[in-house]
Formats: sequence, C-alpha cells, structure tokens
Amino acid sequence: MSFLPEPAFDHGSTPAIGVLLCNLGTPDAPTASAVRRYLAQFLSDPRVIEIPKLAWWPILHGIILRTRPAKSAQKYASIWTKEGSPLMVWTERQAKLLQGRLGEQGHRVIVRHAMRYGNPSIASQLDALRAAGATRVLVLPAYPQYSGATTASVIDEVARWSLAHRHVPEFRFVNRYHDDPRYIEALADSVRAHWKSEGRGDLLVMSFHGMPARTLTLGDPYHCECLKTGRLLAEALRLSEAQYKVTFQSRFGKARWLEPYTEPTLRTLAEGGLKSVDLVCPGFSADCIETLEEIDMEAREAFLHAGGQRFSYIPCLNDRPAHIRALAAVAEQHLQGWPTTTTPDATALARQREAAQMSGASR
Ligand SMILES: C=CC1=C(C)c2cc3[nH]c(cc4nc(cc5[nH]c(cc1n2)c(C)c5CCC(=O)O)C(CCC(=O)O)=C4C)c(C)c3C=C
Ligand SMILES: [Fe+2]
Ligand SMILES: [Fe+2]
Repeated sequence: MSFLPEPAFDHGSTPAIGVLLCNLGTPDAPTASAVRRYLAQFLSDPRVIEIPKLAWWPILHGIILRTRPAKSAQKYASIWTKEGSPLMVWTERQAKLLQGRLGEQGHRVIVRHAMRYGNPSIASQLDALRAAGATRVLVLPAYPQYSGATTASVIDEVARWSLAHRHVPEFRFVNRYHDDPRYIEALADSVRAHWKSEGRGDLLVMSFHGMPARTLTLGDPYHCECLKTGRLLAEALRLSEAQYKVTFQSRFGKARWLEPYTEPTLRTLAEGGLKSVDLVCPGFSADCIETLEEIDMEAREAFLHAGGQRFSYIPCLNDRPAHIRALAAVAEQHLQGWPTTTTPDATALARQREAAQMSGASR
C-alpha cells in the first residue's frame, strides 16, 4: 500500500475536536435513479446483508435494483419536503444545534453531519474536519441501540477512510446510548407532550426498526437494547406492562425478522377490539421514510382498516431541545479527559527546521 502526500493538519490557533453526527443516509432525490444509486450502496454493505456475495449479487442486481427503486421513489415522494429528505433535513439541523451546545464547552469543537450511504459521505466530512484542524474526532452514530448493520457499519467506514491516510486523527466512537437517562427522559418528555396536546390512547406501541432474527442468536445486542429502551421508557412514563408493547418494523426480504412485527400486531390488536393507539419510534433519532410513510401512513391505514378508531403517531425526537441536550451530554461524556493539546506536527517541524537551516546558511 502507498499513501499520497497530504497537507499537515491545519491547527490554526488551537487544535480542534471534531464531532461527526452520522445517520443512515437517504437518496439525493425522490426519483427511481437516485433511489437505485442509494440502495445499491446500502444493500451492497455486508454488514446489512449477511449473505455470501455470490448468492446475494444476482438477487440484488437482477431483481431488487430493477424493481424496488421505482416503488420506493413513490414513497419517498410522499414524504419529501421543500428542503429535501426529512432524514437529511433533521440530521443537518441536529448537527447545527449540537454545535451551538458543544461550542459552549471551553474547547474548540466542530460538529459535522454525515451519512453512511449517499451524501454527505463520512469520508468527505472527515476530510473537512481534518482540513479545519480537527486532530481528534468523536464519531457519534445517531443510533441509540447498537447493531452491526448500523453502528458497526459507520465504524467500518471511518476505518476505510483511515486506510487511505498517513496521519490519522485520534478517534473515539459512541457505540450506544439506549439506556442513557437523558435520552430516556427526552423520549418520555415527547410522549407526555404529545398526550397533553393530542390526548392519550389505550396502548403505547414502541416500534423499533427490525433486524433479521438470526442476528440475535449470532450475538448482536440490538434486540436486547431495544427491549431495555422500551422498559426504561415505560418506567419513566409509569406504564404497566399491559399499557405498552414493543414491536419491530421495516422487515426486508423473506427471512424471519425480530418479532412481533409492528403492522400485523396493530391489525391483530384492532381486530381484538383495541380502538385507540399511540405509536412512538424510539430507535429513530429523526423522522424518515420508515416512520413517516411506513408507520404514519401504512401502519395507520392497517390499524384503522382492521377496526381501530384512533391512531396517533408521536414524531421522533428530531430537533426537540431535550434531544439535543441528550446528544450533547452523550458527546460530552465521551469527550471527557481528551486533552486539546496535540503531538507536534512532524511536517510543520520539519519545515521549521529546514527554514532555520536555510536562514543559517544564508547568513
Ligand atoms: C434505526 C436503525 C436501523 C436499523 C437497525 C436498520 C437495519 C436495516 N435496514 C434495512 C433495509 C432498509 N432500511 C431502509 C431505510 C432506513 N433504515 C433506517 C434505519 C435502520 N435500518 C433508516 C433511518 C432508514 C430511512 C432512510 C430514509 O431515507 O429515510 C431502507 C430504504 C427504504 C426502502 O426502500 O424501504 C431499506 C431497504 C436492512 C436490510 C437492515 C438490517 C439488516
Ligand atoms: Fe433500515
Ligand atoms: Fe420501510
């Protein structure tokens, strides 16, 4: 392997700490071609599809990328905003607000947002942080619950970027914050606020993104962390076991995924006589196609069609002040003990030595 020559870190007056807020990513536009590009990158990630490439490639390129983009693009179009994809808009806003909070901490902190798939890429934002003088970078995947498919995939991408650089910044990673009291309180606060303004249903369904069921037996902690978040949120809201239910949504493909599945559960509950339900998605830090379309449109329709009378969707934490406070607290906790001083920059020192020798020689 060979490394390209690269400019020294631009330290400016004080070396900075970068904070990279990462989310999953989203297409650049609600069109079939943009969705195809996005899905091709996403579904080629071996962290996401754990099937040998030889078996998966013909399915991905022969079937999925020919059929899914057009259907998905229509769904994206139904949630797209003037500013763009909701996931992008919220993540960008969260990073700005986080910058406002972390900028107050006494050291120079530069917050950037990045997407694991699509834009802005993790690589481009790490380049930008490096150019701005960040010699240390805290990577904060906006996934409260750890999973190999999400959190570890972000870590892979950071490692891939590092493979191409000689002078790699110091990294720290937030692997999870599923049981952080400030995150739980932010969730509880949003549910209470919703009940106050919209009224309260007979059951609170907590719907998390699903994962293939086999990941649980293979050792992925995701399922356990979702259940713990659910229990802690229920405790914060003083709910009995009969007053809430944890479910899993967004099944992809034919394999068994984590159960119970959200939409079939809602249908069964409605058929069993449940009239009024509140639904919250605690594992999504920002509203996106999976919450706005799959839950607030499709799951709502399924519940009402099966005899339910009231379906009340509680938005994700998005830019709620308690959420930004929680993210800032999680970041601060991981920044603790990280000195802002840096090792002398080898290139800068070599240049200084060279300049001193030159000026000595000319005298
Ligand atoms: C919150 C955590 C997430 C986990 C865990 C996760 C696992 C996972 N997802 C897929 C397949 C798809 N997910 C899609 C969208 C999507 N997924 C997450 C989050 C998690 N995924 C988010 C935030 C989004 C929204 C993106 C947006 O643009 O709004 C999609 C694309 C949409 C579609 O075509 O349905 C797919 C496909 C798998 C296979 C998986 C675990 C193995
Ligand atoms: Fe997903
Ligand atoms: Fe979905």
